[in-house]
Amino acid sequence: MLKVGVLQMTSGIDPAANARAVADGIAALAAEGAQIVFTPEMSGLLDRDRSRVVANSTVEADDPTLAAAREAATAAKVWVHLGSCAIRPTADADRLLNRGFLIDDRGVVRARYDKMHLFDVDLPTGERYRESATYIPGEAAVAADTPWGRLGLSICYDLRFARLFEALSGAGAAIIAVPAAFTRPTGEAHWHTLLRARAIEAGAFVVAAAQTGEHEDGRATYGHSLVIDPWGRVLLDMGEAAGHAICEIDLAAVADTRARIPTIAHRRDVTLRVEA
Ligand SMILES: O=C(O)CNC(=O)[C@H](CS)NC(=O)CCC(=O)C(=O)O
Repeated sequence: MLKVGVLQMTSGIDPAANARAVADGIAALAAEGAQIVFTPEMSGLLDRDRSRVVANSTVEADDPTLAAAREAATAAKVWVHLGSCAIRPTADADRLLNRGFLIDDRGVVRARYDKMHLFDVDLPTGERYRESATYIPGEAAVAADTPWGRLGLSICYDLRFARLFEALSGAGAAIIAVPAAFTRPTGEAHWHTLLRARAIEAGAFVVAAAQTGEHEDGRATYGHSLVIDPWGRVLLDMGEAAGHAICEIDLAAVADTRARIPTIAHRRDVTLRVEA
């Protein structure tokens, strides 16, 4: 059994305030028995103002939220998946990386993942996003080992790309993290369905820590941080309020589900013939 802690945040435009919220959330969850804590996409800085987000971002070594998360992990002896932060690849870079971090209970960064699929979309509501104007996409999927099993990493809009999740489950990921800042309209339409499908297809637990509510930058996000088991059951749904919650998961369900319905072993390479 593993006690998973989930932090649901309403991150704002002030990096120092977000770093404090991350540290406080990790400490609170660890005090309640969490062994690993998951935080949302853009825990450290949620800001639609492109020049301000670039100005307020630093290289990894100077990022205040990463530093706060590493300190809190060390103090509370808990692992942390910091969903993502805006990171400058170099000091003078003008485009950023949307980067997530796996931190161990001694504060060491064990893995980093740069979001591969960037959110360049026009929603029916008129909302328009051009993430690639500010961010450089990552080039590779990442899975990393924890004391409880292999963890697959993804970020938000990646959720829509099943091939990334096939790569993670093919690599043996028992838990897949989907930190997010989903929009309200797409969250209402797609969030639960896509996350449950990914858990079922992967035969893995999915832990999706989400941004929620009305943010300082004027944006609204969907919330509903979820923990889903390999059978597709929703074990935790945090609704709309910011806060933290613990969910106990039994990792034996991964091997059990994969033995009963061995879709990963049954995978075939698909070649396509179009017949006219
Ligand atoms: O830019 C930031 O500050 C933080 N990043 C985000 O909010 C990102 C890119 S704009 N959001 C998503 O990927 C939402 C995806 C989504 O909602 C969907 O796939 O439907």
